[in-house]
Amino acid sequence: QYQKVSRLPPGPVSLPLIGNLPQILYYLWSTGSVVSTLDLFRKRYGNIFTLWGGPIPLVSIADYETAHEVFVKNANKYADKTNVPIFREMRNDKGVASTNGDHWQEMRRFALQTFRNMGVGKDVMEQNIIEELDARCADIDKAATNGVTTTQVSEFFDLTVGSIINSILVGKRFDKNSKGEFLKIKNALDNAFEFFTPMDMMLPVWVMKTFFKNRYNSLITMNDETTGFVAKEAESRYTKMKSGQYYIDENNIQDYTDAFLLKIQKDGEDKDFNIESLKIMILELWITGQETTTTTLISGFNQLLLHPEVMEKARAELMKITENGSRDLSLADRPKTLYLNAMIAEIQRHASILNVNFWRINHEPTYMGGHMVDSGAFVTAQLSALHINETVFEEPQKFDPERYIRDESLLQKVIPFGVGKRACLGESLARSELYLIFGNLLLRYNFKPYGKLSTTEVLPYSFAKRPFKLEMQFVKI
Ligand code: HEM
Repeated sequence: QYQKVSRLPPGPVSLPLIGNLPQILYYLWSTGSVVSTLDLFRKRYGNIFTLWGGPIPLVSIADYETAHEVFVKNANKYADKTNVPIFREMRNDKGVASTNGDHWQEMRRFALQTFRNMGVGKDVMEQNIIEELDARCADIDKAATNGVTTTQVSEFFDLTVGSIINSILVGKRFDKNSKGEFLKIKNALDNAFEFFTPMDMMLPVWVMKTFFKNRYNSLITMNDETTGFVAKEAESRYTKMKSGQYYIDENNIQDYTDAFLLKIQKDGEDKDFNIESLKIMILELWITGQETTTTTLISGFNQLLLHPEVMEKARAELMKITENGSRDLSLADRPKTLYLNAMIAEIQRHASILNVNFWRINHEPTYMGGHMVDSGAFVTAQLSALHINETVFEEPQKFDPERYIRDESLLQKVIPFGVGKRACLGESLARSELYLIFGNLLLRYNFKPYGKLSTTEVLPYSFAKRPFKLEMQFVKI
């Protein structure tokens, strides 16, 4: 054991059976958050360090070069995620986010291909995003008094992002008739996530069922209710298809559900393509696509309100490029908007949605950062710690988009979507949304704070950051 430990990247002394649990709990308590605990271990033991989660070594990587060496150069060895018992139970080993092997590969390939066919990252999707934004802005303008509307932005962005992903998945946006039900489900989801911690991801299901029954029940209820809501349309089309009332024309695929059902219509159901997989895929794409993007937008506007000079500078650039706002900002403008690109990178670096990234399991011994890590170790790039590594980002707590103008190479070291085979499946969609929403909102409105702004981390002990409440004034330009 001693030899095994001494070969691994350094870390605090671990105890038999419980590993580093006492130190982890102590530092969580004394530093006040998951991210500052990871940062403390990185400063003490280096950019790659080991913490023992009981008998399993957990290797965390907190710099871009090593993350690249491990997850891109050795990509095949790190394609598998470790088993998260509660996800496995809820998703019945289906879907893309927590599965491995053939099923994961089939689901991921199919989703990426369908997104590409639907024009994600291209003009078609750009038009959909702008149309959704137009509809939301019309609501804002309708509610304005003397050109000013005060609103809770979590609802504004939830509806914008929720409608975009829902249109892609089941061809429906949330209008005034359906928005009530959407916001209710969204609220339940927010509440369930709020108490979900990295610890819940490690506990065996029987332990949760026995000792944390309420937590377990809440998570299962949230999962079932959300699936029922988001997959309702898919289930109805499937039932009609089975009874011959619904036929999918392969030359007219409107959404992900039709693409999936077409595969079933042509080849029949198999272990990968069946109604259960479809429902779970819709749920997973809905949750992953909704929460992350909304949180980034809210966190971004919070930063812009704290730093109005950044907002002004970005707007000046956008006005110039769009001839004083006479047209919408388009994805084709990206190479020209150096400041906006830098602003979004800095927003994403600060937002760092996952406090703790998902663990991968290595099936073969690998050298990383000069250390030999045996097979069976859990390894991940801790994006939250990597983004505040002061050896890469000087004064990391500072919100400073100019850092990317001074040193362009820093842009590639901001990796909010992860790297390697399990990197974010929705990266292209999310990048388009962030660019078009930040850019076009800055062209249409000036923004002012209303009430308190957040300067500290929200939900510091959860595994991911969450959308938080932010009241803001939209002032028509
Ligand atoms: C700003 C928005 C987003 C951020 C910051 C983000 C970030 C991430 C991160 C960090 C991961 C894990 C990477 C890793 O394991 O190393 C991930 C995985 C994933 N994301 Fe995103 N994401 C965003 C938007 C989206 C969208 C819009 C979708 C889908 C429509 C999506 C779908 C997924 C899926 C399905 C996975 C799991 C992929 C797999 O395991 O193969 N994400 N995302």
